[in-house]
Amino acid sequence: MIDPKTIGEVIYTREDIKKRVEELGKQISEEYAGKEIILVCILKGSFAFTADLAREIDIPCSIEFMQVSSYSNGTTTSGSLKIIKDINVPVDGKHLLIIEDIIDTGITLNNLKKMFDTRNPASVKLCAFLDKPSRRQAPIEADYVGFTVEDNFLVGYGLDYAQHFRNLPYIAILKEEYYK
Ligand SMILES: O=P(O)(O)OC[C@H]1O[C@H](OP(=O)(O)OP(=O)(O)O)[C@H](O)[C@@H]1O
Ligand code: HPA
Ligand SMILES: [Mg+2]
Repeated sequence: MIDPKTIGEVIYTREDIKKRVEELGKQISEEYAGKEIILVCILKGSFAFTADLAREIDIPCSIEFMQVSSYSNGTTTSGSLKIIKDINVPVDGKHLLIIEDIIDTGITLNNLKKMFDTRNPASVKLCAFLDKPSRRQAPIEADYVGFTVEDNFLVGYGLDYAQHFRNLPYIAILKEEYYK
């Protein structure tokens, strides 16, 4: 059992998250008006954000799930992307919106974007609830971002530390003394 005292400051409350997800859903619905999109949920981290965002989007959409992993166990990226589960629909000619909980080094989204570009979609855009630009190693930016955050390891709202804390309804800083 991980000690709940590992959780530090809450940076976004349940209410902050709800308001921002509503805004993003409205913006996406307006910008894709008249089109149909495929939301690609990148598991596991984006399960909560995708579920909330999808319900704020009021244009026709389908939802596909893909599972990848770059962080094996803790707080540092392995640098390469492991595809654990691919989507199983053709995407040629489709508008794709890839949904992530966070862009940190950018390695995950950069690799995903390159991979989807080879499948001939009509378009590929990226939506990340959190963006940590100070840590970027790969040249990638999201088209839609919920919040830009400082360089702290965050947990909650899908984000984990060693698979824990994804269920927290808020986003908090993991105290450094527990993983450094
Ligand atoms: O920008 P990056 O440095 O690549 O980091 C971001 C990625 O890392 C986390 O996933 P992780 O690989 O830990 O798997 P998970 O979603 O199952 O937690 C997070 O959900 C993003 O997918
Ligand atoms: O800050 C983070 N928290 C959880 N998972 C992550 N994966 C990349 N950055 C993070
Ligand atoms: Mg992830």
